[in-house]
Amino acid sequence: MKHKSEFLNFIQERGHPYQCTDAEGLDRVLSQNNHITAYIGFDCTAPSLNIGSLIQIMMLRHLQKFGYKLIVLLGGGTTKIGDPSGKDKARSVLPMENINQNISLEKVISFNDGKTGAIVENKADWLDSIKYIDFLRNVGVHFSVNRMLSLDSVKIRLDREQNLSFLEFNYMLLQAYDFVDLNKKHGCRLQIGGSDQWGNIVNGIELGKKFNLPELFGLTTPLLLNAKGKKMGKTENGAIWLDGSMLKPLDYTQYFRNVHDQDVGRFVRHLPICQLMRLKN
Ligand SMILES: N[C@@H](Cc1ccc(O)cc1)C(=O)O
Repeated sequence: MKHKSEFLNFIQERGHPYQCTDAEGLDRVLSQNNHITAYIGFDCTAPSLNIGSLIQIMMLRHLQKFGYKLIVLLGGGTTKIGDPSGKDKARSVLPMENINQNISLEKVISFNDGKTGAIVENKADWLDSIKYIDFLRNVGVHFSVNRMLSLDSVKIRLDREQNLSFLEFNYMLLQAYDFVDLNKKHGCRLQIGGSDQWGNIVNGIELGKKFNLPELFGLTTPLLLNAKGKKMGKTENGAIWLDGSMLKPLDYTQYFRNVHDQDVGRFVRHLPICQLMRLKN
């Protein structure tokens, strides 16, 4: 389908979009309104992002090149909870010292080209000062546990009879509230994320409706799997980090040189060669 918005046509040619909450509506907004602000959130679970986040980062970069505004949210608060999405087993709670160190993640995603700098938000502040009862009354009241139980992030654990702590169960409310908050503060209308973020993003959009915000949109990118169906970026030697101090540049390029022939076409389409270079190094 040909869109009115050049941005959507551009990312579609590269096969970037996986799901969109309302493609027609987003097309309309993007083609009419050049000031749309989009955001992507990263949890600070490690000192660097890995190539699993590369398509989303590239989407942001494309948005920026098309003149839209970006917010990169470092989920200082959400990291303290831990996103169960796509995780089939409970993870241990990350110590605060690690989270604080990881927040310097900023160094990996610097989009400042002097003209359209991204806003980098660290949301630890609002989540830290949140009052439990107020939050339950204002936000929790809009969430149906029945529906929450049907979402993939929860179902995957229940189906496998794996523990899902009440801490993790709350995660989706916090990410949903982030979207609402970013709309109120910065007029943000679009959230981008990996395909495993669909439930969290849709929750934010639904919450926006309860707060009578203008329509919010979500756009997810596909998870890059190799021909064997394994997640890209996981090797026997560990993750493929984007930060050059965590993985030598040579090892990074070798990883791409060594991908299986069957994967090359898809990877080149998703990750044009010039983009394979690290964003900042
Ligand atoms: N849940 C996202 C990170 C995120 C955090 C806060 C947000 O508001 C949005 C996204 C992830 O794990 O990838």
